[in-house]
Amino acid sequence: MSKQEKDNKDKLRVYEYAKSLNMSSKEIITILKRLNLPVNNHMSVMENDAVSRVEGFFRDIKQNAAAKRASEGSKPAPGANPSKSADKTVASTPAQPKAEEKPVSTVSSLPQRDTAPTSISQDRTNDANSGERRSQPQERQGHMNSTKPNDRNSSGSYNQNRTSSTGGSQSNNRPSQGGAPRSGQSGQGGQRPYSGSSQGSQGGQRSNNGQGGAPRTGGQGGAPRTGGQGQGGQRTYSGQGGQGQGGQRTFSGQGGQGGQGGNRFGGGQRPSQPGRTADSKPAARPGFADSGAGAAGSNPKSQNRKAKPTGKRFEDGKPGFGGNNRGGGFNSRNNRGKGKHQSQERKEKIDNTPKKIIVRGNMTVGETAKLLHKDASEVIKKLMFLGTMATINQELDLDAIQLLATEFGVEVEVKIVVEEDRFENFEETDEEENLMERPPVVTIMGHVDHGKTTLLDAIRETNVTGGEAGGITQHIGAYQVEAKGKKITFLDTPGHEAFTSMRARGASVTDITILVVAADDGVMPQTIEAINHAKAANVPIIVAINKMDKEGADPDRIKQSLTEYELVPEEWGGDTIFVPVSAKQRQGLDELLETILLVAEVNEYKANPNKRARGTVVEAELDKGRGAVARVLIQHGTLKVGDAFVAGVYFGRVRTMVNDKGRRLKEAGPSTPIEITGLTEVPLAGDPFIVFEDERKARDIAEKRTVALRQSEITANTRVTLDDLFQHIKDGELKELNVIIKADVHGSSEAMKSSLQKIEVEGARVRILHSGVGAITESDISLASASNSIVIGFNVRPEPAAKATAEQEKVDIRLHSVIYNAIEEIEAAMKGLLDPIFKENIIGHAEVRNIFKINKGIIAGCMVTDGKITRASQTRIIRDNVVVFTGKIDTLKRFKDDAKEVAQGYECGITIEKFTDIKEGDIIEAFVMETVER
Ligand SMILES: Nc1nc2c(ncn2[C@@H]2O[C@H](COP(=O)(O)OP(=O)(O)OP(=O)(O)O)[C@@H](O)[C@H]2O)c(=O)[nH]1
Repeated sequence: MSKQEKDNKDKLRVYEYAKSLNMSSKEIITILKRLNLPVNNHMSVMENDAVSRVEGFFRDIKQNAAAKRASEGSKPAPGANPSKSADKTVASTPAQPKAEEKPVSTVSSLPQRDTAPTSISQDRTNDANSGERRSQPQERQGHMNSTKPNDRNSSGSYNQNRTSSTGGSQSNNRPSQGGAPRSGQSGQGGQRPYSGSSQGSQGGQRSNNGQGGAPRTGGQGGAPRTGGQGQGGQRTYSGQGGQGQGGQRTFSGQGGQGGQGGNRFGGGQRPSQPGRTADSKPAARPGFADSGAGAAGSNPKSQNRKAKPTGKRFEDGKPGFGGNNRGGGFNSRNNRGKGKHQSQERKEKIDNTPKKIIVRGNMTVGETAKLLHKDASEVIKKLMFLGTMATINQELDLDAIQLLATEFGVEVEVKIVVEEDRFENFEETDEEENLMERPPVVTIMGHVDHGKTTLLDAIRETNVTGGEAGGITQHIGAYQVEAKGKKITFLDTPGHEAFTSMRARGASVTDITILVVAADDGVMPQTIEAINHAKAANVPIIVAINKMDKEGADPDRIKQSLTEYELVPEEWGGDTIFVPVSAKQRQGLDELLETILLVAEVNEYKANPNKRARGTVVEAELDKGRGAVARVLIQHGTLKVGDAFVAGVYFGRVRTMVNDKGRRLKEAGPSTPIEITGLTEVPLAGDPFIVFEDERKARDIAEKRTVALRQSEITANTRVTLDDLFQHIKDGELKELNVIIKADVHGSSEAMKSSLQKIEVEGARVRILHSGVGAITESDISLASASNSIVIGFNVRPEPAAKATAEQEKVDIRLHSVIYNAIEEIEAAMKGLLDPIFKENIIGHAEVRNIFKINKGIIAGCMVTDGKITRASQTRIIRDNVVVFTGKIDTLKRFKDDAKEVAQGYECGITIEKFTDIKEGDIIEAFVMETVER
């Protein structure tokens, strides 16, 4: 190699320098020219002076930008208060949290984010960046939009892009970027992904573009939507991944321009450049400012335009090189086809996309396009990218409309008349004269094994409704009996868990509680729980002292103990009725029923039977032959065959209706338990039930309820306030026991679920991954296997195939028929989950009396003064009451022999591992660490 060649090799060329900064040679050349430094082309040599001047140039720009920001920082953005508008958007746009959190139906292939800690950090960032901070990026962007390269070279823009590319975590990695812009950015991305407003869309836009901080990305977490650059996981159905757009939701088609900056500087992609600070790099990218950040600005017009998910916004005001493909970064450079695309877009000068649209329900593609001021073809194309092939007349649901609008950068306000679809929230008042007496609804509660089921069965079998004897008893979640010519309805799922989980779902169906207490056992923990639950629901309690036939039955003892819980017998001056019964021997049942009627009479349970039916789903299941079946307790009005109804979030038309005796009914009045078919899907126990005038209306309401439910779930899951932030952080460290529950009926699975969720073991919790009705299936097992869950079967068994798979996959299936036992077992398992608590136990002391130096170190000749010293114990060397060393015993000898332990009063020789500074008079303290059971 000649000297010249060698020299050449050692020289830094423009293209190398540019590459080291992840910039294009053209950019560096432009900067060099601006600095009046001689440069010809990308092969030109960059002298040290040139390098330092370029870096100085970057620095200046950054400082200017910072100074400008500082001076503008306190001012609100011209035109509007961005923070305010952002807040408003959040508040007024139901679409937003949804978009952040969940895929909508049209893109059901999208995975759902479920990384709670990520959401916390995002939300936290959002919180932190709310208000003033949010405005910062915009202000910066305002001058970034300037055509002056200097202005465009705002470091703010760089920070934004970078930050957005990797989310909050990058902030930490790259402190040189400066906290404010970054956090501003992540706030932007995170906060307003789908808000659809011009600014919001920007955030959303960018976040879509794979810039990890955005909510859709789900943070850095594991969800495929996530992943900083998100090359792979993103919604690559767009097919644009191939263009190197990286994380974009490239179905938008704009990926090439929109925010690829994120990619370019995406976390970790760029090797760190010693001596070339991160600060300098961004500034060196004039066009970059135009890319991601340029979208906002304070000019509402430009905002609007830029809010569009097309790339054209990035061309606004872009001169020269800066303008053409900055956003694309490397990717866009690779993506040569873009020029054409951009030039087409450049032609589209007028953009009358509305900022916001109001949606009142489902719309066709054509209607939606009109509302969005778009061609239907454009909308269809967009839908295609979203994974939905649609025609102009196809109806879009609210989710789809919202997603679509977001894609166009349009905010959506959903206006639905809520009164009707929240029917459980409004009480229908009836004129007194329309009210008629109705049977009381009774729930039986009590401690395990006190005889609840036996009592329910005994009452059912001995008191059949007049005229219905001979019918086949059906298990429909509740049944009716007749006493003294009056009906009483009993709910079939005993226990306060079911009672309370129904209540938790807003259903209060019980009028009277029977508290069963075994005369031979007395008041037990669940007796007390049941009392509390009934009291909390303000439901009168009748005490049935059961097992009176048993020897040792002591009703007075029970009465006595219940006084502690304010259940004082009438004969003792209280107002609680105690009825001694024997469920097994069917004694005292009539008295019990009479008492129920008495309490019912006092409380005057009434309803208007002459109106549309309302009630509560007590149980529901999917029947192989009959489809979805719901057991409903009618509480108001009368249900007739053929009635259209909504149950929970589903609708239907009553096809068949049977009562608890298996008799077909044409209509059912208040307090009647019935089983109906004709539902579209299986509702949940506790779901409200109401009749509507026709099926169309019922469907409409059901759909609205689905939307509302989803939104409320999302809100409940994602809203993080400062108050609960700590809790969330703690949750992130929780150890979880994943559980899948399968039960015979909804009531049981709900009861099991709520009981399990109540288990309190410090530092751990139960996470119910799935609960359902029916046999344990293979899919349950595969879910369990994938999520490392245990499966609890309550009164159900695994299907043969499931059993085999479980054995193969080593999935733990626990079968139970007593809820209490299941809970106890889980609780124990959870305790085992926790890290053991260690406690130090000092086992003895030895005093060092002599020191013997040997080749290997020092032997301490000791006398064990108390306890013992064991070979396995750990030690502390204590000198003048100060611990000078903590370590392990290396050797322990009695005379010349190794000893396992040496007891008090004996001499021994001890060497300590890695410690030779032992001295006469030192005390060797021996201790062991023991695990403590929780
Ligand atoms: N001697 C006697 N035994 C009874 C009586 N009532 C119930 N038993 C027995 O008590 C046991 C438990 O009865 P269950 O009806 O299953 O009790 P439970 O409260 O429903 O129990 P869980 O469903 O486990 O909560 C059974 O063996 C019954 O036969 C009674 O009046 N007298």
